[in-house]
Amino acid sequence: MICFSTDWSHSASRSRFLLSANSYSDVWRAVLPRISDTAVKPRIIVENARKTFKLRHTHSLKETFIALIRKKTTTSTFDALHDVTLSISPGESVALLGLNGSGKSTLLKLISGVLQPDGGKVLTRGRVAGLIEVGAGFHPDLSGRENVYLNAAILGMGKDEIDARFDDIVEFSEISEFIDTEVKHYSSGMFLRLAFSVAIHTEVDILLVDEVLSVGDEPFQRKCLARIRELHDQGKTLVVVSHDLNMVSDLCERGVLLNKGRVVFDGDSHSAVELMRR
Ligand SMILES: Nc1ncnc2c1ncn2[C@@H]1O[C@H](COP(=O)(O)OP(=O)(O)OP(=O)(O)O)[C@@H](O)[C@H]1O
Repeated sequence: MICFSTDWSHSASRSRFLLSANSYSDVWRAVLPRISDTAVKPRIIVENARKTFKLRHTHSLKETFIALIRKKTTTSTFDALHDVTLSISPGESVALLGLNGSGKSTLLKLISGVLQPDGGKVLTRGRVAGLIEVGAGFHPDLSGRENVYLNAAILGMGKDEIDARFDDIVEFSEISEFIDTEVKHYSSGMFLRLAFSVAIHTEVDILLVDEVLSVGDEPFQRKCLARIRELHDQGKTLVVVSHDLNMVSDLCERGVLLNKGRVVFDGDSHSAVELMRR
């Protein structure tokens, strides 16, 4: 999934940015919550964020009907994130760590604007590109070429800019042979290659990366990591979710450890990884 936002944007409003470009940011500046211009401005603010999912306990209309007649509950709620608060400054690289189901991807989706919080707030400042779900954001019936234009436009690039960078995008992805094939025939690794390549050829301020890199083969993963490091050296803000603890403690300076939807540690990544391994 690739997503995009400009200036301070509220998670609740950000989905509208998916199809908006820079020109709208002045309008939004007037209506979105802002931090004082004189303060050091974080790139990401998560304040008491809560995410609740509804769990269904029936599989069909018939089962739901029977459960209702028997006065049994058909749904329950589950808090995937409770009261999560953190602030990420420009240029920081942060690993979100935790066991399966601890809420890492949910938090990343709140930051990207794919999900909205049910309580608290999530704010981001600058352009956000998220590599969150392999293949999401791609239209299956369009070719790789058409999807490059579609995704790059969503990320805020104009046609001339995409034209100028198209060859570099395709070259980095190493799938030039298949660029005119409909992406429904792509493997997950091919999706990753194209999505990653588009994201890193766009001017972004915040890069969000979920486990997606793991579907790439090893040489491509190495190439992606080298590029992510370069982006970090250029001052971009990174938030990475991965179970590869050696990789994240090497790539990220800060580690945020989640346990059952709560932040239980926020500090240097090596200490976070040590705690994780205990
Ligand atoms: N759309 C959804 N509907 C219901 N429950 C969900 C939904 N998305 C996530 N959850 C639940 O929220 C919890 C946190 O999920 P999340 O994917 O954020 O965990 P994670 O830390 O990224 O896990 P993993 O390491 O396994 O990828 C899990 O229990 C998951 O089942």
